[in-house]
Amino acid sequence: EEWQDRGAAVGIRQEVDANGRTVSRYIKKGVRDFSFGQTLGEGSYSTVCLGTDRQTLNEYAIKILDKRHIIKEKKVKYVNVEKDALNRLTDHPGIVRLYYTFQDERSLYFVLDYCKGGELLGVLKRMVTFDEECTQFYGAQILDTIDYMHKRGIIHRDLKPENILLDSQMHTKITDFGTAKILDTSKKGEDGSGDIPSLDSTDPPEQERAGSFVGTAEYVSPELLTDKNACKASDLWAFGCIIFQLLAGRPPFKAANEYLTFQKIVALEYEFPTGFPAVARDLVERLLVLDPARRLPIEHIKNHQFFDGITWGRGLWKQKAPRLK
Ligand SMILES: Nc1ncnc2c1ncn2[C@@H]1O[C@H](COP(=O)(O)OP(=O)(O)OP(=O)(O)O)[C@@H](O)[C@H]1O
Ligand SMILES: O=C(O)[C@@H]1CCC(=O)N(CCc2ccc(Cl)cc2)[C@H]1c1ccccc1Cl
Repeated sequence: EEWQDRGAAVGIRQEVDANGRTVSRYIKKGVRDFSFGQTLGEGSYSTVCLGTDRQTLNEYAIKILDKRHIIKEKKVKYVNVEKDALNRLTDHPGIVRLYYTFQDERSLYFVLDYCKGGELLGVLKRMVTFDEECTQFYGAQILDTIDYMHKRGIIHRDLKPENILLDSQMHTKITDFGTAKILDTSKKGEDGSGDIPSLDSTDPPEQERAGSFVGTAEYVSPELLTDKNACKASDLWAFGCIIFQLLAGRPPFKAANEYLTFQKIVALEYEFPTGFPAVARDLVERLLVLDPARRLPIEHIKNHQFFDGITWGRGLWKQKAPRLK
């Protein structure tokens, strides 16, 4: 009864157990359990503040969404997708962890890992370009995380340096799952791939629009522009763009406006700067392939010469991040 006095909603932490069953951990957390600090940033529908748990003094990033604004902008579906996707991705160091959600009359709250290092984009802008060692390390962490996401039936659909945050150890944490596609793992594709996103009949009409969601122009895959469907390989196209951008200091497809950028993508019109390392070039050329079925699959990417020397798995996350130079 006491927690009702605090007006705190029950914070539900959902985890998917080994059998894929969602188990709910009821933890009574509410607004009053945190002291709110500086604003870390603003999104189109959200404000992210630093929050300190009053009991444990743990620091979190708390994403606050205004209900009226979400409803007005018809983004309720995205809020649920972000929560559901994060609740399925609770067991990997490369994903921003969702600890609690709660609400009050005006807002929804997502209590997330606080990523002190900010966005990978910010670090890249300050460095202009990454050297091969740093690109290999960050590329490996991002790929390891994409592998985990895909195995849990989640396609991110908007991977880009802004959505790759860095923690206090300068390790990556991927965020922004509101536009993700959650595959219905019960309806496996005939080859068991199960990577045909399903719009089940109960989806509200806006799901159609959400289904036709297009990511950020520079990283959008050609299949999303031509036949509107994203698949797991769409995230690997974006991964190819990110590897290119870390080494070149610019994304491969960038034009004066979105339409011209899309034209370059579907025409596969991009150039490597002089001096772009040959091994990295070979990897990028096997990822920036128009036909998603012909893009290098994750296991082959891991074995590519560019990642020679990388120890895949949990060891990758215990290593010290290379000094950025
Ligand atoms: N877990 C986090 N730790 C630290 N900073 C964060 C965290 N999550 C978000 N931020 C910062 O807060 C800002 C807003 O993030 P948020 O995810 O709410 O919106 P966005 O996705 O950046 O914007 P939009 O919704 O328009 O795409 C971003 O600039 C981001 O760098
Ligand atoms: O799914 C859940 O975890 C609960 C279930 C109970 C509940 O009322 N909500 C909020 C539903 C909701 C979503 C969007 C808006 Cl704009 C308003 C309410 C959900 C919720 C609570 C806090 C934070 C996010 C969400 Cl989706």
